[in-house]
Amino acid sequence: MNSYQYSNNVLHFDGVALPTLAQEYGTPLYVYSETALTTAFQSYEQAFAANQPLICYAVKANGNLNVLKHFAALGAGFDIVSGGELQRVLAAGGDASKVIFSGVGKSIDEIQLALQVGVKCFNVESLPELDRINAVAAELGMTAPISLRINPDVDAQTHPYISTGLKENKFGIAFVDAMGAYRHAAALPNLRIVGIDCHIGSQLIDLSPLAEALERLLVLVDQLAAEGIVLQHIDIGGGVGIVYNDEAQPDLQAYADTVARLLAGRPQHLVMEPGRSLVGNAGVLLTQVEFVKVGESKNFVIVDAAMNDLMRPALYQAYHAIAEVAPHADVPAVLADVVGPICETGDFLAKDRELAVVAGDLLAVKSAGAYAASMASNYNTRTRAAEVMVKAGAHRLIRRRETLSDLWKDEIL
Ligand SMILES: Cc1ncc(COP(=O)(O)O)c(C=O)c1O
Ligand SMILES: N[C@@H](CCCC[NH3+])C(=O)O
Repeated sequence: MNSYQYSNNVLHFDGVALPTLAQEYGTPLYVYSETALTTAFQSYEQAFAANQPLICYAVKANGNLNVLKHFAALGAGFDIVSGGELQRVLAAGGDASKVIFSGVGKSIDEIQLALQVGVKCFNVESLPELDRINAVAAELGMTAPISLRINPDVDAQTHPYISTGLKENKFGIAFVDAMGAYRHAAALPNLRIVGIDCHIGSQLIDLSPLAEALERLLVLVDQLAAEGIVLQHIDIGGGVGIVYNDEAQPDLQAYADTVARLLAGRPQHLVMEPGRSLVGNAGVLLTQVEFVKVGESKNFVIVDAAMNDLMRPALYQAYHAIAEVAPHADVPAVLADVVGPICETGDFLAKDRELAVVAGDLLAVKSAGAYAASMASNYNTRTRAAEVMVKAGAHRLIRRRETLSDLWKDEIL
């Protein structure tokens, strides 16, 4: 779905003129399209219709309560990685029984909370974690539903910082140790084995490593069945990559067909944990040009958004497309880096872009629905930007801009 449209030379997002939002709420500003959220969720439902999966939206991609509430209303479950994310899901009206709890370092408090509210399962990433969950469950007089996250040692061919399924990554239980770990779990009285899980990385464009990882999981599923451990679900991990620039659009239907073929005839229910592809291209970061600075060897478009609002370029050298909101016919284009006001050389949103802008112009940094607001910080004592939801020409504020007093209210003078 293309949510962008120029009308009267002004960029509209899901039918809303972006300058209207800048005027009403200020910049920087995250803007999300509810229509695009719905479309992305439904494209998973449609592609995987044969398997009727539980789609557990990965909260880390964008945890705004309104985004969570919207996905909950569409029938989503949630993939969480902290007690905080669990509380968010509950605050948004999400159903705990559709929550899976991932992450390598679950604390005792987090496990207690998850058990008390009745999550669907813990995706366990190590033997000591199995022991901890068993002990916490025993103390509460409960049985914890668990699934083991297997590290299949498959190269996801993505940025090394967002690859998770290689031997050298901290995630999951090594494939060779998996059967031993399941036997260990089966012997613990306060655990109930319900599933298997893997997640090999994020922003995958070539989907063949996902199929390879699933094939490896199925070997284990069969070995477990032979030992009398029959799993209820198979969790295939995160979603497909999105188009930021000139990547080929990953073929979701082809991936779904492969999954359906591999799972055919098996009794297990399909679970998945997509994040980025449900929200990434449903969001933009709207920012205003402060100055155009002509440097000795480089030009800089200095904007009011910075790496604290969108960390991906600084952290992964990630590319985000940038559009002029109201293009000028009479301003010459310059080749420039788009940078923020933060005191770091790494504070850039884009490198070497052709832009025809003057101070006061608005720019829309695209693909900012995922891992943007959720990774924001207060570095340089910058307040977190507001968030707005748009839908078919209407808009509503879903998070106020943080105030300075919010920033130091917990500091003790
Ligand atoms: C365990 C787990 N599940 C789900 C996701 C979401 O992945 P994506 O945003 O690529 O769909 C991640 C992030 O990589 C993850 O680590
Ligand atoms: N934050 C990353 C994705 C992290 C995936 C979590 N395991 C990004 O922006 O691409």
